[in-house]
Amino acid sequence: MGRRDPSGPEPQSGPGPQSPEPQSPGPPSGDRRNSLAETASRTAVGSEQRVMTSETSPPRTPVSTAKHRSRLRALVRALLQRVLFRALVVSTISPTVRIEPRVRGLTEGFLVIANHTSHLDAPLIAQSLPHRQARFLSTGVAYGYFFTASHKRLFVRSLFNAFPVYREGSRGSSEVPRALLRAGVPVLLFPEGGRQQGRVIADFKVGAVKLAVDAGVPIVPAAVVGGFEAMPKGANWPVPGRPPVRIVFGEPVIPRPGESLPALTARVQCLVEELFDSGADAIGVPRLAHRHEKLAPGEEPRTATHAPEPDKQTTQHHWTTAPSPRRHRPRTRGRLGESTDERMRN
Ligand SMILES: CCCCCCCCCCCCCCCC(=O)OC[C@@H](O)COP(=O)(O)O
Repeated sequence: MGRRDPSGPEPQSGPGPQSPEPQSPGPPSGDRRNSLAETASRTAVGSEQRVMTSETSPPRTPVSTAKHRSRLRALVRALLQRVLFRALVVSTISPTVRIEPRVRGLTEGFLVIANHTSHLDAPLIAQSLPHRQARFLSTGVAYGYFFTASHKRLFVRSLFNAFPVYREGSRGSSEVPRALLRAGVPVLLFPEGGRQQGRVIADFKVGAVKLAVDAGVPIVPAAVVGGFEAMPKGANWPVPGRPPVRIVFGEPVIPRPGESLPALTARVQCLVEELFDSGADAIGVPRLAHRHEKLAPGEEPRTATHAPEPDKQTTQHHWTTAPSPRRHRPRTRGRLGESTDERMRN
């Protein structure tokens, strides 16, 4: 797929987020690419390998992750994304966050996979992750939508460390995220291929999961709940009333022995759906209209109707202290001040 090895030598604008870029083919170290991931990768022959499918053919330029790993850019991005843009976000919506503890322990590359209903999703996910995990987070963004106009391209690159995704299926789509993950850079992808309109989650494409498996990095399932109600496709601004939006990060996932890409993709989708419904319960909005039952033979069926309620080891926080309108703030578990809550720490 690659024109050259994406992990090969390239200009260094800074030492990567966790470790230097490897100078030889393959992942940074053998122990980071776990054998289960290799097994899952090998079982994926013939399966769909696209992340989002292209508006146009990608420009054929050499893969470089240097800008994505730049510490200077990360500093500027943190100011833009977590200070300025966050102020805008919390003035228009009421976000709350739940993060499973092991997410905070991630020190190498990982892949966040989330549902997608709104342009709020990417900024909310980036702003909700702890700074350590969000610092170099790089988001896959639709080329035809955000990369063809220079001002949009500058915007998504500056705020989201974005790389283009070609949704019509291009051989070039996977090269950058694969190189990023192998360099230890966290990546955010929306494997549905576009925003959904309603309380639904479309079938995840396996390409995103394949990237994580190939790179030997964990997958962090995530759900953004309330995004559709707050700012659906077609809207350029959130609806009035600071509607609630909840961002939920689940425990990191790695492939099981012998697990195929479709099976792992289905498992991740089920996890995202469970997170969605648990988040919906938490903020008092409807659950998904329907859920997928795509577990492959031999996979463990779900035993719960939704993800477990937050416990004392789960980190929660509200972004703001300012009260928002009552009509959009039903009383929920885990409010600020309870043992499971805390303010956002950076
Ligand atoms: C508080 C007010 C915030 C106002 C606007 C925020 C705009 C942030 C834009 C960030 C966009 C990042 C998108 C990442 C994923 C992506 O590129 O998904 C594709 C869709 O999106 C567009 O395709 P479609 O849903 O098919 O129309």
